[in-house]
Amino acid sequence: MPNQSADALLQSFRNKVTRNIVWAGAITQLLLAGAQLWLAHYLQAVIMFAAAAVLGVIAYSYRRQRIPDFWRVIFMALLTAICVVSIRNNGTLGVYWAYPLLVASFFMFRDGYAIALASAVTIVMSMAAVLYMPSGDAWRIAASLLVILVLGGVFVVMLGRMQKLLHQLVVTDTLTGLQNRHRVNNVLSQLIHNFRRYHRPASLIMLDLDHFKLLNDKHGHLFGDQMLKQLAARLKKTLRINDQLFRVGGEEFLVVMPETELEEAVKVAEKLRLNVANNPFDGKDAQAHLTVSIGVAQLRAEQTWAEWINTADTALLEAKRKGRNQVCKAESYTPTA
Ligand SMILES: Nc1nc2c(ncn2[C@@H]2O[C@H](COP(=O)(O)OP(=O)(O)OP(=O)(O)O)[C@@H](O)[C@H]2O)c(=O)[nH]1
Repeated sequence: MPNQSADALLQSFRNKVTRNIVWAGAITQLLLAGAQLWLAHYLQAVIMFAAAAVLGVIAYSYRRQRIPDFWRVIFMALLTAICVVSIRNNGTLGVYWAYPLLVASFFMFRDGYAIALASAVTIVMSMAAVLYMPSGDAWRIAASLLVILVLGGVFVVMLGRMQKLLHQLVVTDTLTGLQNRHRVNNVLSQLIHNFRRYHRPASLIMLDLDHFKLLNDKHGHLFGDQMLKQLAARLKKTLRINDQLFRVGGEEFLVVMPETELEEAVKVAEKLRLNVANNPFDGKDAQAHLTVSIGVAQLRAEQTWAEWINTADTALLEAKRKGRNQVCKAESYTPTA
């Protein structure tokens, strides 16, 4: 199983991009403060050094974490204020900073929040242009900022949709349409949290088709695929709505059962086993009689999600070892949460 889920990887990528933008903001302010010092604009130099220091502290304090919303808003507000002062003092030269600032706002937040923040930046900058610049320049600047806002907004919406689609592809098994192993650790970690905090039990069923290689060899890989699809549909139909079904390997499936004690999970496992063994599967040119071996394990207090899965896996191996087409439960369960 992968150590980090798709969700966690995506979130950590986003956090990294945001932190790097804050670092970039701090370095830019530092360079500009140096330039103001060179030009003997001492007040502006001091303000910019202070801004660089604040941004540097934010980026450094959260170097391995997500920068909280509050500090991200402060970051944008600080740079917007500096930009307005720059437009007031330098006119057109100050406007150049409005454009990267507008683009940065699309990276600092997600979806609707990013568009709202970028709209606020556009309005403030346009107002500064109207107040401090000749009207011929002001409306051109406001219009060009608006164009960037619209393009950026379209980009953010498209990116959001693509991310959702990609995420869906990453966590879905294309053959059966079930969730694949990428979301398993998230789901199990949540159940472990519920168990430790609220003493809510949970169990796992690990299920593996018996002698599937022989079936593939006899009828071909496509026939095997058909069997896997039918098995997935059948398992799904038999389970409760709260149970989650994953395809975690070639012919291996995992059922996650919240609010379920070991004995109850064993009964469900037995029901699944009988359903498979007693009802032949219809392939394109032939019927197949399949069986499954199953391991069942209830979550124990001290276990991590990987250890919990290993316990179910060990019970499954026991079922295989004892001759297949049977359910084995992980023994020595002691509810000590
Ligand atoms: N058709 C098909 N076969 C697959 C897929 N993924 C894995 N397999 C096959 O599943 C078979 C698994 O073989 P083994 O691990 O030896 O297991 P088995 O034959 O079921 O034997 P036991 O598990 O010991 O009962 C291999 O032949 C794989 O090629 C798939 O997506 N489609």
